[in-house]
Amino acid sequence: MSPSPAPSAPLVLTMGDPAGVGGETALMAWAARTAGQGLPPFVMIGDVDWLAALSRRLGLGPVRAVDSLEEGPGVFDQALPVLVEPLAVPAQAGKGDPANGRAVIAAIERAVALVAAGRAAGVVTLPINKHVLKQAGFGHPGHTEFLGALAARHWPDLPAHPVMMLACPDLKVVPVTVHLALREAIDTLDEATIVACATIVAQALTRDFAIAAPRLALAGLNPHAGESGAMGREDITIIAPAVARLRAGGIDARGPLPADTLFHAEARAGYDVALGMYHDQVLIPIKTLDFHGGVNVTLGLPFVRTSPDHGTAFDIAGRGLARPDSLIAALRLAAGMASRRSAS
Ligand SMILES: NC(=O)C1=CN([C@@H]2O[C@H](COP(=O)(O)OP(=O)(O)OC[C@H]3O[C@@H](n4cnc5c(N)ncnc54)[C@H](O)[C@@H]3O)[C@@H](O)[C@H]2O)C=CC1
Ligand SMILES: NCC(=O)COP(=O)(O)O
Repeated sequence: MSPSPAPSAPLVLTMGDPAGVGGETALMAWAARTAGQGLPPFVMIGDVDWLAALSRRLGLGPVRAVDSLEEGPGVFDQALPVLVEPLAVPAQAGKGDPANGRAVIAAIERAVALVAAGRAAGVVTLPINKHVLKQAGFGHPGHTEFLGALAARHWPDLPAHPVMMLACPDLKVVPVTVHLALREAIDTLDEATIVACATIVAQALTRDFAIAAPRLALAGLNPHAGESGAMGREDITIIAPAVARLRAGGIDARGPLPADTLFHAEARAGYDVALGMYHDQVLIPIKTLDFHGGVNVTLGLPFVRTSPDHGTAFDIAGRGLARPDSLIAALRLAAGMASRRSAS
């Protein structure tokens, strides 16, 4: 096990794709730290020259290089503290460059090493561009899977089963399969995968969200949850047995429920989290309901990780148009989860 972070340990924020909106949202979030946002101190890992130039151009606040994470909280009042991870080539807003992939990945690796050493309270990641990183040779489809691999590296004795959850004040959702082509997601789906995912979700809602007996709603895979087998049999052969196993294990799970009627207000009142069988089944409802308030949280890791729910937004990057709300919510949630864990 790694040491518990000191109560004063800052959050560490990874740079994400420097061609995306991550940098400007970080600067805006830092600027909002005194505006009643109750933001915890955070230290960014990134290229200080890139951030300083971006900040000057958009009229945002100062940035300052720090030599260690521990210097960060002392600097945070005056400037955005930055642990330097140099870019290979200058970042061009809106134009991702695989040449910077190594630095983007290194920032994530360093953040996890800091949290594993007990020096950071949690990891908050800015968006990466999956296509650009794939071109750079990155072997993982997204953070979620990469963080699972890094957890296994730093905590070899602990099981790491990363589970993606997106949360906003009115809804929490989990895709059982994550970054897979739809055809592959359906082929991959089985009872054991659903049970393992839902068990982690139930434990995490109790540990991190103070929900003593979480109510899980599991969406069916097919239209109308298969309409008793008339529109596909996976709901009968895979999802219903998984729900039965979860219930036998003491988890308050229901389903398979038709996905099309799972997200209106009255339906949402009946559960604490909705599990969908594939990415878009549950990410579309939450991003439609609250794009700017949504936070991506990875459950099932031995450390806290959150992220804004949005991506690199190359179409608006570098113009000061991006809203920092989701990042601010991610920073707040990470700090809350970290202090709850250190108190328990
Ligand atoms: N955690 C992560 O690293 C994530 C990375 N991505 C990646 O980002 C890339 C682009 O993904 P897209 O599907 O285009 O989604 P996106 O979230 O980047 O953009 C979708 C739309 O929302 C707008 N938008 C996004 N963030 C905004 C903000 N903070 N304020 C105002 N408007 C905002 C964009 O301008 C665009 O019109 C992809 O490579 C994707 O894989 C997507 C989601 C999360
Ligand atoms: N659509 C959410 C998303 O792609 C985020 O993925 P990750 O990089 O946090 O694994």
